[in-house]
Amino acid sequence: MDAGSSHTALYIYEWPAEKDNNTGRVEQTHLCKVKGPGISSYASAPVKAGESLRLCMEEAKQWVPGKRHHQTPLYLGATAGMRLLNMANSSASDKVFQAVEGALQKFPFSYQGAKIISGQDEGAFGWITVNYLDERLKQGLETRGALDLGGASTQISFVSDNYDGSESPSNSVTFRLYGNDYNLYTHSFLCYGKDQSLRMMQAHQSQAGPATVLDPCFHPGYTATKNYSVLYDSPCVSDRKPKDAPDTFTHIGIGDFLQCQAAVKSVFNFTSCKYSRCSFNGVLQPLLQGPYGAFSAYYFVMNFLNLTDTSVPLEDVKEKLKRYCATNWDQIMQQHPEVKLKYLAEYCFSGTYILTLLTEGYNFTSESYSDIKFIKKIKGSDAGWTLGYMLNLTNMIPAEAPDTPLLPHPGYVSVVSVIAVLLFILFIVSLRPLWPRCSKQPQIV
Ligand SMILES: O=c1[nH]cnc2c1ncn2[C@@H]1O[C@H](COP(=O)(O)OP(=O)(O)O)[C@@H](O)[C@H]1O
Ligand SMILES: [Ca+2]
Repeated sequence: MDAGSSHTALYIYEWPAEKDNNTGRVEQTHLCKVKGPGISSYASAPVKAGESLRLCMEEAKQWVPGKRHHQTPLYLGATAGMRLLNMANSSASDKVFQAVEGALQKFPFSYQGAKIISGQDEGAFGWITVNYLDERLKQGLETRGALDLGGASTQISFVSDNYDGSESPSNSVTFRLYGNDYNLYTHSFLCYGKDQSLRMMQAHQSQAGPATVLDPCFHPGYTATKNYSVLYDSPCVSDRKPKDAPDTFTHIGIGDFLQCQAAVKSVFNFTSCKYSRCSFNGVLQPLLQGPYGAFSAYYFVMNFLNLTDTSVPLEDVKEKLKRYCATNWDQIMQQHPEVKLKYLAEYCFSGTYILTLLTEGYNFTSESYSDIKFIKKIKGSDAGWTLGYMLNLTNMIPAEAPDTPLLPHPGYVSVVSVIAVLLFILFIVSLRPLWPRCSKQPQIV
């Protein structure tokens, strides 16, 4: 289970158990989205966090064959929402885990625990998932970098030649998989998921605590009354809370892409870098290299905006987004009556955030932008950290390359059968001296 900051999802994976680990491919057979918000939102009513998972767990009982329930390991990993709750209020986060644990243990699966996974693991396992599903690991091919955008944190992971990891060991993960060594660069930016970065931007815009906030990242005609205490209720912004602010402010959209870009840029710090090169906030980042897969909110947002085609020049992408942001809010709502208003109101911001993060933050250029592929699934399985996490915990990826059989399985069976038949014939022939002699001997006259 992926307990994200905005929601929890249960993934069911299946693989042929009888076959050797190395030949059976793992596939996602089912996804259940838990109703309601992420578990970190239940800090003041932890029992409800456990209850919220029940329906999906019942569904899992239907999907996994009854005789396999007890053998099926169940893991829950929580990401940045719980990292933030744990920072703000560790006893509340413990209570949420107790409730989740209590709920999950009531089911007949082999419960293996619920925990917060580190940002490094989140990045590294996302990278493993993408490259496992592409079959790049087994074949020792060039790997694909992984870009994951969540609500509360975002991850970048890739292999870069000339990167040895010694400059910043916390950004380095090494693996030996199928006989190949990988030295992976990975970083997770806490607070730089799209929901928390929106808060940081709005906190920046409203530092003096005004009664109205004019927001270039929201459509013209958009107005809403928002609460200062809700906006600042997160460790990502809590230290910036204005002292004499009123309780609420009126949030007014003006839909100006260029100003929005400038406002988004204000959440990144480019001033200092003690390494050979940095992305932002003084974090090491080696030279970008190879193709990338961008998933999770990268995909949701760019897919909604019809901007997943990265062969379109970056300047044209920005031009399209500029027009979208300038579109009146009424018109946007009319065009997309089926989309949740919260998502709909934020796509202009989210698209701008994604382009700014990729180009200003990670240093993708007009050329290297086309190395990015926005993806949701690979061969039927969702791109995300869960598959890699599960493969690791169940030791599904061997460190060494499997002994390659000289013949594929059917060929092997045929050869063994032919040899068996020949041996049998040889055996019969060897018994010939014992065969009964013919009674009628030719007469010698
Ligand atoms: O259909 C969608 N449209 C836009 N955004 C979406 C959609 N579905 C999920 N998201 C967003 O994707 C992000 C998923 O983040 P997640 O809950 O995994 O947080 P985390 O990885 O930071 O813990 C959230 O910002 C959520 O709002
Ligand atoms: Ca996530």
